[in-house]
Amino acid sequence: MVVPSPSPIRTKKTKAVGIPTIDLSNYNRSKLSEQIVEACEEYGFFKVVNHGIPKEVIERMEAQGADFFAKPAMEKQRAGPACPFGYGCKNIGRNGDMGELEYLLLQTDPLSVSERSNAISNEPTKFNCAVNDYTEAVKELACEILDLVGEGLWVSDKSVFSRFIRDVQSDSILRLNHYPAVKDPSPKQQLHPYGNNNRIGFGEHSDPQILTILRSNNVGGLQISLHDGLWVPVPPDPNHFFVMVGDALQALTNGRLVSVRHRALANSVMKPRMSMVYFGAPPLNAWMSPLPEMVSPEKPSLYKPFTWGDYKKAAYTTRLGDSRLDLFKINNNNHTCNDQIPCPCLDNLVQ
Ligand SMILES: C=C1C[C@]23C[C@@]1(O)CC[C@H]2[C@@]12CC[C@H](O)[C@@](C)(C(=O)O1)[C@H]2[C@@H]3C(=O)O
Ligand SMILES: O=C(O)CCC(=O)C(=O)O
Ligand SMILES: [Fe+2]
Repeated sequence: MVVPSPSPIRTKKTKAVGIPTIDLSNYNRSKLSEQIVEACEEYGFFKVVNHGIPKEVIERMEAQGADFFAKPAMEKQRAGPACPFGYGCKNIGRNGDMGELEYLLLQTDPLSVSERSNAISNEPTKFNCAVNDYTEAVKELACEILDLVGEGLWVSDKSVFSRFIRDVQSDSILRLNHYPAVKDPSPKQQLHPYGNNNRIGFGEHSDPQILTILRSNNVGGLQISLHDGLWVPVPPDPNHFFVMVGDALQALTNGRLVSVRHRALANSVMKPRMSMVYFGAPPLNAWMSPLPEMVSPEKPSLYKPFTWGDYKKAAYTTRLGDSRLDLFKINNNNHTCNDQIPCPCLDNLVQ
């Protein structure tokens, strides 16, 4: 298989050529770690091929998601509202963001999954099993990638990143997004399914966690934003995974790796888009301060020390498109992690 080099997106003259692609079966580990770091530094985004996750594990998860979203609205509401976990429709978060989607948000620890399964599925054991197997597999993939990041950055403790999400107290979550197909497309929409008509499914944002592992069906919609503000459509690829650097990894690496701004359009006419997104997160009490190796007199710390709990609390009081990391920048007077806008749901989020 021909895999493009890790930096094929070219933006001069607005031409998208390709997405950085990492072949995990590459036996040259130091080359692999270099390529991953390069993609994370430049885009905070890449595609992974030869990831090793069995097709059957992906298909069972996808089938459970499809079964759930095919249910009548009343039944789906039994799994909601998503405050913060459960079923949500059109509302994203609690600060007024909306999108053309419905979704299921789940904590990934097996106890929470099993407690929720009855409200989600008529076959709770099957659902439970599918979610546990899928999250275990994508967690391992995320850890392997994070270990390669550690190697590529030459940090002394190569497992420093993966340890956060392997922790039993890890706050990782799984999100299933379902973007219904456009019912009565205008002629313009029919002409430009990926063009000017931007029906927003999931608005522009960066993911707050450490690392995101995203897989979708073969319906497009995901776009990433490049430094020059250009939106680059990511062609869907159900056999492979997309990886995104989250804000927490940007902070831990003192801004060397960048969290990617992205969004999902919901312009598909024929078929709904479904994405399954794992967000690898640390425990709430883990400090996200830049690693000592990432700080030097020439590169002083960009961020005030904060725990994942502080960051999460701040994230849930911001709008989807806000740049949350800015709140924690040194010399930024807007630092707000101890005086949040009161929200009745916050106590459920951060114990
Ligand atoms: C508007 C919001 C939704 C979100 C929490 C937030 O206040 C800001 C971050 C959003 C986000 C984006 C990535 C994930 O999909 C998510 C679950 C997360 O951790 O941060 C969502 C939050 C959400 O939908 O609750
Ligand atoms: O559905 C997608 O492709 C993007 C979803 C996303 O960005 C998210 O769930 O945070
Ligand atoms: Fe996202």
